[in-house]
Amino acid sequence: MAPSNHVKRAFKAMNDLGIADAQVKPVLKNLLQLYDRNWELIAEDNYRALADAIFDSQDSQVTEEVKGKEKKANEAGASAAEVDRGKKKALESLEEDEDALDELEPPLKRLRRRGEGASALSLNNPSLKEHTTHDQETILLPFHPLSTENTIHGARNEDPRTTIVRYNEHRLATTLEESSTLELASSETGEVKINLRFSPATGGSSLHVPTMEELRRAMEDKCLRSYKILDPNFSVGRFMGDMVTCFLELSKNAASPLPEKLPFLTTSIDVLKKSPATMATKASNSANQSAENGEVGCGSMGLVVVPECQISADDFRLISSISDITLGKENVEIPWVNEFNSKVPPPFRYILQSYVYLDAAVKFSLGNIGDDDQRCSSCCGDCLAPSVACRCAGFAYTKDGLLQKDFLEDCIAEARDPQKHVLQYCKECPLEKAKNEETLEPCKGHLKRKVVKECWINCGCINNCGNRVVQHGIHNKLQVFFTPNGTGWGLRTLEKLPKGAFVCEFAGEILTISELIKRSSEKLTFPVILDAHWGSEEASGVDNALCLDGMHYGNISRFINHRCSDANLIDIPVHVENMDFKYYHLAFFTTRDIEAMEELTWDYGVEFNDHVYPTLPFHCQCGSEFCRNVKRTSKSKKAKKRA
Ligand SMILES: C[S@@+](CC[C@H](N)C(=O)[O-])C[C@H]1O[C@@H](n2cnc3c(N)ncnc32)[C@H](O)[C@@H]1O
Repeated sequence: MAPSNHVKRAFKAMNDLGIADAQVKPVLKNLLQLYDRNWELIAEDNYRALADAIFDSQDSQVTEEVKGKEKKANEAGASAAEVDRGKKKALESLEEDEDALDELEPPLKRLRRRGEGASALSLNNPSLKEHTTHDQETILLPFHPLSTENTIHGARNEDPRTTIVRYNEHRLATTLEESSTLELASSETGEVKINLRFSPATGGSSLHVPTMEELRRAMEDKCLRSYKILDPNFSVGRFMGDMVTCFLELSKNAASPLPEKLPFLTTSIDVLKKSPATMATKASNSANQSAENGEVGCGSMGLVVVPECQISADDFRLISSISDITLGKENVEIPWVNEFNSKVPPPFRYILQSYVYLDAAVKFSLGNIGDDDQRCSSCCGDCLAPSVACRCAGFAYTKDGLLQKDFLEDCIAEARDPQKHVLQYCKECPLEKAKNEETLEPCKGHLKRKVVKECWINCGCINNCGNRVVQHGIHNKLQVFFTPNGTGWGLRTLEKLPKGAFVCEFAGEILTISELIKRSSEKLTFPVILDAHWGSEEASGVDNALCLDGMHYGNISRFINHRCSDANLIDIPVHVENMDFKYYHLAFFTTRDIEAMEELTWDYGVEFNDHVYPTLPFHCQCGSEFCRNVKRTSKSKKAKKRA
């Protein structure tokens, strides 16, 4: 029987790690039984379970051989000294075996498990010897199942001068008599370990012993720079060599926990925890909180202001180790899968609400949303109940939480048919200014859009009033997946969605278009414009267009790909206010019924033939019969022919 595609893919993934088919086959058989033929589980994280099982079986083979050799020595009635010699021989022979295995081994012997640190690596690394400052070598310890990385336990070897410590806190080893052995990595059950012996006095001064955490961070930063840690060809030998170098560097400088040479890549989870972005989540109920912390200010509109986000090694590590891309922040988990290659999603900071980038002059509102932020006197109970004539809930939703058909159709027609566009013009258009040309072109006009106005905190209705949809967040089963059509990551639904359903909103960083252009000078991008009513008097003085950028701070919408004209999602401005936030949200609703597993797409409104626009469009692969990029290509081909 020909192998199934599942089997082929599993073999291919292991081959990519340098594992031969013969090694894969028996382990895969067992795993299939163990996992009850659940391929989804087996394929998770690029077949991580399979890779681990293969490495485990290799480890246990080696251990069995050692045991066998020890047993033989005992059976021969050898004296205690002989047994010792036998043990030594067995160890030597184990080292030989492992050396031989090393040659066969894939570069990364054990892939990282979700959420585990370096101690989950199973290593035997000759290059470590080259980097140690003393004659100590990697030692094998008797079996001892270890608890967490943070536990400190006593001496286990026979050298009275040496203490084996799993470091959590700074520890100073100051005398020649007292050297320390730091456990760097261990197999899962602790029978094979790599320890780093550290004798500070040999270094000529009292060196500081870095903590495991410092070492891990320094290593991850180094790996991110040098090897791109997520690459399956990552070399463990070099990794351990660098680890030793990092250790020594850190030990020379007690004051500085991280090498100063890495200004952009040295943020860590700790920093992230303290970062304005994280604080901003907490600050959503108290707009001034982050200002009080002295790190960031808050916009006049209650939006949280953040500095530019620097993606760190921790962000890379985090994204590859999590299954829920929202980090538990949404009502529902949103997993990611890649059925085509070993890429993981790009790292970013997941946010629920848009943030404002530093001092982007946020001064916008929708022209056709009334400025009536006073209490809606007619709201009570459920505003969609026939007896309630709530003026907020005039037209938008049905009782099932879907957009009213007529309203949706109008929005779709408005977006797709230029004849239906209602435009407003401004005197000095910020979009034209952003082009930075010698002469300022007149405003091309801004679309006056239909909006939804949801009930808000000042309304007298109940929290689950039918006119509150977007503010309750995502509730459908969605998935981020690697697309087969060359558009990178995309978002799909795992369940059927009816026409008019709310999917998610576009959350990102609100920044000026000048800033966006500065950030994206080399990258293909497109601006999601927050079009205020620039034509009106209220907007005078607004000299920089605002856009939304989901690249660094963003939500699930950053994965929605573009489709020309007949996309199955449409973005509609939704006015959702509360005491802290007074701005409009761009919310995505379905334009038709959508089947489970269909990719969700949105027409970015990007003009592929707009060469004057300061950002670079991508080459569109949407496949739509209305694709504007295709038209341009065929047009230009025809034009070329004619020429
Ligand atoms: C908002 S992101 C969408 C997620 C993105 N695919 C990813 O992998 O992270 C927009 C980027 O996706 C790519 N993209 C989106 N739609 C596309 C399309 N129809 N054709 C080609 N590339 C597309 C472009 O690189 C674009 O700049």
